Amino acid sequence: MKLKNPPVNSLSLEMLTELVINLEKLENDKAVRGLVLTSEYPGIFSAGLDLMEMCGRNPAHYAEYWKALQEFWLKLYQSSLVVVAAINGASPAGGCLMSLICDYRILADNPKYTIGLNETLLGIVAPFWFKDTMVNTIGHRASERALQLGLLFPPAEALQVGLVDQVVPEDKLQSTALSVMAQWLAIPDHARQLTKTMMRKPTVDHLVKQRDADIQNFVSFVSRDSIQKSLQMYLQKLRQKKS
Ligand SMILES: CC/C=C\C/C=C\CCC/C=C/CC(=O)SCCNC(=O)CCNC(=O)[C@H](O)C(C)(C)COP(=O)(O)OP(=O)(O)OC[C@H]1O[C@@H](n2cnc3c(N)ncnc32)[C@H](O)[C@@H]1OP(=O)(O)O
Repeated sequence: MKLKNPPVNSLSLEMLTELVINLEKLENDKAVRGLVLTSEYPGIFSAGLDLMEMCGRNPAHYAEYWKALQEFWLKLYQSSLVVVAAINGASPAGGCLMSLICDYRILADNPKYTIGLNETLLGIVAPFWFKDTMVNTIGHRASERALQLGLLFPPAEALQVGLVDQVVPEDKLQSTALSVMAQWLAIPDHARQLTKTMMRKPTVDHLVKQRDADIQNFVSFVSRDSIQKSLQMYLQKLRQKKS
């Protein structure tokens, strides 16, 4: 599956909705057992949540957007398919989250392709289920440091901390993803799927129990004037980068 939402594959409401629909289609297709997730645009895997969905909108929109993000996370994190992320570009914040909920991560070796949950750099806080997903991958201490500092890891460091499973030359990314997929598909589906469910259930239950409260938290947090100002300033900085 190639992510295709120009210019930076931000996770807009529309993109999240389409991703969920496409995942459902693939899961319902008995001929499909695995999925390689990559970007149509080498250089950018995903810029994460769409900042335009979080700026200057009304509370009902924020709630709808957050619910769609939760839905996407729940769908992909619990997917019965083997999901391999072939990360062919920068992967900050929600882009990193999307990779973390796959089963295996391969990052192309390019110093510009950084990955991490950098929310604090924007003056915002990674929600508990982003944090849980990261802790499940790299452990508590490394997550605490990465989250507080909003670290974006270049490939060698991402590998060292365990944020990705493999770093390969850019021209070997797709072939490596396919051989990893073959290895995972050699395991009987039912045993692998039940194991995945068992490993991920506590984290899923944590969000499911708090879903409505989490939406309310997001809406009140993002509606604050101070947060709106931070986000606007961040967007402006991104735009000014060009000039
Ligand atoms: C108590 C707490 C309770 C609840 C918590 C509540 C709320 C917290 C929610 C927190 C969750 C946040 C997760 C996120 O994902 S936030 C988004 C974070 N993303 C980023 O920081 C990435 C920003 N982008 C970049 O760093 C670069 O764009 C990138 C490296 C991806 C690509 O660089 P490049 O130089 O190739 O492109 P740019 O010129 O920078 O960008 C091109 C245009 O795209 C626009 N852009 C970039 N990123 C985004 C985005 N995430 N959303 C929307 N638009 C984006 C950028 O502004 C440029 O636009 P134009 O200038 O062309 O108009």
